[in-house]
Amino acid sequence: MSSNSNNDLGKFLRDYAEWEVNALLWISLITITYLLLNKVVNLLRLWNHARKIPGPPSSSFYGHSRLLSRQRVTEVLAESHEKYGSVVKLWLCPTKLLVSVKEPGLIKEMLLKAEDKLPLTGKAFHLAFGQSSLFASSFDKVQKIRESLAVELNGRLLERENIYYTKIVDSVMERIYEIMGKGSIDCRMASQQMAFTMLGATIFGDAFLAWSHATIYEELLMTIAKDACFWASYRVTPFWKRGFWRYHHLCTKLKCLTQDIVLQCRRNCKLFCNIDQSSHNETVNAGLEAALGGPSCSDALKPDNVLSLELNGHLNVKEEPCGNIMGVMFHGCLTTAGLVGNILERLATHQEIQDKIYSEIIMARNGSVKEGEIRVDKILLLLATVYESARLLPAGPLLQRCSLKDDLTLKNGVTIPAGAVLVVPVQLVQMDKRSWGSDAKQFNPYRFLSETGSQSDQAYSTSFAGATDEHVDPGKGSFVLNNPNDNAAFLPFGSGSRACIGQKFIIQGVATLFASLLELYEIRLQPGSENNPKPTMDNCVFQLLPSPNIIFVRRNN
Ligand code: HEM
Repeated sequence: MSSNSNNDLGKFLRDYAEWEVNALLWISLITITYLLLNKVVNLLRLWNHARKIPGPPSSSFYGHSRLLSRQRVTEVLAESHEKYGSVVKLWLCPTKLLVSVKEPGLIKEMLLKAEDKLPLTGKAFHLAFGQSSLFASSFDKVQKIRESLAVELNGRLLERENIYYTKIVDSVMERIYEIMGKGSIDCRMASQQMAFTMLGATIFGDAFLAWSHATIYEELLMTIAKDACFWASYRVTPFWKRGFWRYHHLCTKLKCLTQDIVLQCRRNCKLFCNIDQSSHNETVNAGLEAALGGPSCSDALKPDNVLSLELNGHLNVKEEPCGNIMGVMFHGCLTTAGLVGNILERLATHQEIQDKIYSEIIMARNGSVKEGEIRVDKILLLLATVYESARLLPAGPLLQRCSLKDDLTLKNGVTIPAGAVLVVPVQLVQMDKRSWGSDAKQFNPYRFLSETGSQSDQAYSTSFAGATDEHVDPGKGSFVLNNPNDNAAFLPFGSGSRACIGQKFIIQGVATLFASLLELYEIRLQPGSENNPKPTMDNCVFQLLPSPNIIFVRRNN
C-alpha cells in the first residue's frame, strides 16, 4: 500500500517537473517569438516610412556605407541635398537609416522635437568617465541636470570679473612663452592652452592656475579625446584588447587627477564652496598616487558631490564620482580649443580687424565706470568675430540626434521613423548662400553687425547677408550686434531641446579672454609663415590644414 503511494507521489513529482519544464520552454519560446516579431514589425515599419523619404538609390545590400567610406559624409550629403531636396535618406546598413535635414526652418523643428542623442555619444562618455547623467542619450536622464547646469553657468557669468581673465591670460602667456622658448607655437597648441586654462579655472577656481599637475591633465584629456569614439564604436566593449586596457588606464588616471584638483578647489573654497565640508574630509592622496602610477584611487571621496550638490542635489548614487565634471572638461576643452584656434588664426591673418578690435577695447576701457573693468558687450566687433569664427568652423561636421521612442512628423509632411539617425550637415547649412549671402564662405564678422534702426523683422532676414566694413564702423556707436540665434542657420552650438548649455557662457568668456589678451598683445603670423597653406574650401567642406605658427608681440602701452 505504502509502496503504491510512494510510486504515485514519485510519478506526480515527475509529471509536475515535466510540466514545469514544458511551461518554461513555452514561455521562453513565446517571449523570443514576440521579441523577434517585434523586431521584424519595427523593421518593416522603418522600411515603409523610409520609402517615402527621398534619397539616392542604394545599389547593394550594405546600403550607402561603401559610398560613405569612399567620400566624406558632408560631400555625399551636399550632392544628395542638391538632387533630392531638404530632407534626404541614406542607408548605413539594412537596419540603420540616416536622415539628413538641410532647410533651416525644418532643422529648427527637428532639433526641438528629436530629444534624444545617438547612443554612441552617451557610450563614449560612459566608457571614458563612467556613468554620468549630463551627456546621456535619453532626454529624460539629462533634463534636470541640464537645467541646473544652465542656472549655474549663468550665475557664474554674472560674478566673473575681468581681473579673473587677466589672471588666466597671465597664466596662459607664461606657459606659451615657455613653449615658444623651446621653438615656435602653432595656433592649435596655443588655443588648447587657452581653452584648457580658461575652463579649468572656471570649474575649479584659482586652485587650478597654481596646480602642478595641470599639464599632465591637459595631455591626458587630449589623448583620451583622440580614442574615445573609436573604443565606443565597438558593439561589445573589447576587454580582450590590450589597447583598450591602456585607454582604460588613462581614464583612471584622469579620474584620480580630477579628484585631486576637486579637493584642492574645496580647500581654496573658490567654487561650489557652499557644500557641507564636514562630509568630505577624506584625503585624496590615494587618488593622486594612482594618477601617478600607484595604487587605485580613493572611493571614499565623492568629488562629484561638488558638482551635483551644487547643481541642486541631483546626485544619483550610481553615478561615477567626477563623471560630470570630466564630461564638461572633455567636451568644453575640445570645442573651446577649436573656436579659440579659429579666432587666433583669423585675427593673425586679418590685421585690420584686429586693429579695429583693439581700438574698441581701448574705448571700452576708457568708458568703463569701474576701474579695471572692460564691458565686452561694448566690444561689438570682437563678439561678431567670435560668432563668425564659430560659424565658419563648427565643432563637428554634423549635429546628431534621434528620437528613440516616437516617430517624428515634420511640417513638410515627412515622417521620420523612431530610432533613425538624424543629422544636420552643419557645415553646409552655415555656408549656404541662401542664409548668409554671396560671401557666405568668407570671413566677414561685419555680417553680425547692423545699423541701429534697421532691426525690423524684415531687416533681420537680410542683415546676415554680408555687410562690409565700409558700411559698418562699430567705433561710431550707431551699430548693434545682431543676435546670431535669430538666424536659424546659425548652429555651432546646436539648437532646440539638446542645444549646448555653454553657449552664452563660452561666447562671453572667450570674448573677455581675447579682450584681455589683445589689450596686452598683438597676434601676428610668424614671419615666413604668411605663405603657409590656410584652411580652404573643397566641395563645400573646410580642409583643416596644419595650423599656422603665430607669435604674441607685447604692446607698448
Ligand atoms: C566653443 C565651445 C562649445 C561649442 C562649440 C559647443 C557645441 C556644442 C554642440 C554642437 C552641442 C550639441 C548640440 C545639439 O545637439 O543641438 C553641445 C552640447 C552640449 N554642450 Fe557644448 N559647446 C561648447 C562649450 C561648452 C561648454 C563650455 C559647456 C559647459 C560648461 C558645454 C556644455 C554642453 C552640454 C552639457 C551639452 C549636452 C547637452 C545635452 O546633451 O543635452 N558646452 N555643445
